[in-house]
Amino acid sequence: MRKAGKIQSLTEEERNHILPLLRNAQWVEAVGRDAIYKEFVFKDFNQAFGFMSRVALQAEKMDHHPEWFNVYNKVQITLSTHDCGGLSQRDITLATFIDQASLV
Ligand SMILES: C[C@H](O)[C@H](O)[C@H]1CNC2=NC(N)=NC(=O)C2=N1
Repeated sequence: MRKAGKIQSLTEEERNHILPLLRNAQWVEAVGRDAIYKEFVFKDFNQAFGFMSRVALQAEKMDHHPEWFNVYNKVQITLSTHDCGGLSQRDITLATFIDQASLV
């Protein structure tokens, strides 16, 4: 079930603070939409899918789901909040988790 309350897009001030930090972590702003994107490369499919499993469990917990594409050892991820049509704090929280999960 969806949690109550409207999800807010990140403010200009929040973006100015957080986007440089995300860029340092190799996230880029998507072209033509308010979203962030990062590509992860693992040793093999097993490593990639283990990572995806960790992210999937967290996404379900948060009720916030990535757009992603996997071929063998590569996982491409786009994060955006459909409920507000752009970036929200949830994307930042999930991006932070994803970076941690990629290092396990
Ligand atoms: C009904 C359900 O809770 C919503 O559609 C959730 C599910 N997962 C979601 N994931 C993302 N990325 N954005 C959303 O707005 C979103 N909304």
